[in-house]
Amino acid sequence: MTDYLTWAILVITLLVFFIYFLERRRLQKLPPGPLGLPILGVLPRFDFRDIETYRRLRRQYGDIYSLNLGLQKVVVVCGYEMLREVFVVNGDATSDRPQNYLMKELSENAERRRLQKLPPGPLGLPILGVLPRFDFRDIETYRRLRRQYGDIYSLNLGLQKVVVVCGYEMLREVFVVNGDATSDRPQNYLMKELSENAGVVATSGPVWRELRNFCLRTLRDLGYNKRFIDKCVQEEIPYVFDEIEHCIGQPFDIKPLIQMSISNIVCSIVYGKRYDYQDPEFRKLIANMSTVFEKGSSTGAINFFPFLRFLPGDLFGVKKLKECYQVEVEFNKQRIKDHKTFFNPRDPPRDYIDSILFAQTKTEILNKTQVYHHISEMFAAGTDTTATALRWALLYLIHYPEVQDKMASEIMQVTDGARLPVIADKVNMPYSTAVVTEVLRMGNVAPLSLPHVTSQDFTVAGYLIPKDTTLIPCLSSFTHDADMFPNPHKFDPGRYINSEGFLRGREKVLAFSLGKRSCLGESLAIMELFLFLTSLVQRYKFSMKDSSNPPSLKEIFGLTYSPIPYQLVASKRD
Ligand code: HEM
Repeated sequence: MTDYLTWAILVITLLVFFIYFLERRRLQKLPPGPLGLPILGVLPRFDFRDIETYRRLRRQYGDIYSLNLGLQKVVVVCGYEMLREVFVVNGDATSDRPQNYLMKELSENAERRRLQKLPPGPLGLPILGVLPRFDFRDIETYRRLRRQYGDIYSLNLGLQKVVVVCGYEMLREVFVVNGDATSDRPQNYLMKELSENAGVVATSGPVWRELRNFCLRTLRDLGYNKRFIDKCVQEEIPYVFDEIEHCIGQPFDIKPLIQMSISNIVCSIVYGKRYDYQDPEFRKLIANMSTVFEKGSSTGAINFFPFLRFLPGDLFGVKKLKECYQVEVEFNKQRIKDHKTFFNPRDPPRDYIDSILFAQTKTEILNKTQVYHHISEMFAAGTDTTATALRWALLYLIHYPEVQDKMASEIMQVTDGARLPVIADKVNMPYSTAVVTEVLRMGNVAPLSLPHVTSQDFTVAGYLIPKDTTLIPCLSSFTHDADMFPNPHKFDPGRYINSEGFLRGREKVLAFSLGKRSCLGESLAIMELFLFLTSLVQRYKFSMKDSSNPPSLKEIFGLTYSPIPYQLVASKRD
């Protein structure tokens, strides 16, 4: 209880400072206006029901002036020219109606009635909500709350309404059936700080739709299909073998090698080239990106209480994350500059950046900020997620050597050991395909996907979920659902294989989320995982450094769910 009290006092103090700072900043940039008291503003100074007040203030401050009224920004616009400038010329930005209290109370969607209809959930403290009660970086918390409150439950986190969605049926109902209302992205603090709310991941509405369509269309038009990925991986894998050859028989951490080799596939697509594993700039880039994924969090306290950033030091690691992400953005700025030197719009695009440069001549959406962040997100999302899944794969394979042996014999049977596997082999390698699926299920790289936000009210299971509610798709509730996957904590690729040795056709594990916002790199990631894993297992047998002290299967839960660094031993297959 004392803990809660200390927290509450701390937060209230910070809140007051926060409001004060906000107030100062806002007054510096807004049109001039009369000064007011903290919180109450100018309300006690003037009679705002007398029109003469507005005339007097206009005479004093001009055609546009600010009023500090409570916690709201209010700007009064007077005179024909200024009214026209604000409401006609800038009509796109100025035509929304504020949700003021009286309007809200009178409307059918009164907040009180809404809240009565939200899904159930645990009780929390004022302001802090349930944050001090649970560890939201532990996936078990979400599972426990699901057992207690069902497939859809509310969390009161700071001043935000948050609803967690679990189980296949409910996930489908919310994100597919009601996809029109549930496909926006919340403007959470961390995302804003890192990506300035630009790029496919962070945007919503028409900008997001256009960016996402551009991305999908461009990947298709550039021909990034099965044959391209086969070729790319076949070119990359000899470099990976070279590195492993130096470590045969000795324990080593394969993480950097996996990250760089997977990254090179994205680099070939985006920059039109691969990077040398010894390239210091490339190594720095990968290391910084890895920090962002391990230390970042979409459900961390800083997202719900952004004013905590005013605490001294870097308690929530935001400065560090920004520094790391900035390394990536700067790298991409340079790549775009390099491309511009040789870009010729009459030539066919050499890679993704060329396609962007070409598209920039046709659409305003691809402005500088969007482009830097979009390229950066493609690089990051396309590298870290897939590399993390591959690290889980090798970790499970050294824990389950019988699975590895079965996979190896299937690969030998199909390729004769004479050539590297290709995507077309998938149909003849049901067991290896099942291993990839089981890795995606057990590794569960994005157990809470990314948060969504409702763009309008909608009803589900008898609850009314209001506009601006943050939604957390709890994918792990499906990947570890005992009804769907008996003995869900066991790594068992055999669960997808029928008695004739074929895939059952029920291999969807929702690792890439679902609905309009689902991962746009899904098929690329699955192809990469299949090719890298089968090529590695074809050539090497992987084992533990010390079987009496096996590496942990526990995770680091940041932006992704990744294995704790481990060492393995590679030996050549005969
Ligand atoms: C094993 C690998 C991967 C996993 C598990 C994964 C998972 C996910 C998940 C769960 C989301 C969030 C979907 C949602 O908002 O509900 C997502 C979004 C996204 N992913 Fe992936 N991903 C992987 C690989 C990739 C690759 C290779 C790329 C790029 C080439 C990529 C690009 C993206 C992008 C751009 C989004 C944002 C989509 C949007 O907001 O519309 N991902 N991914």
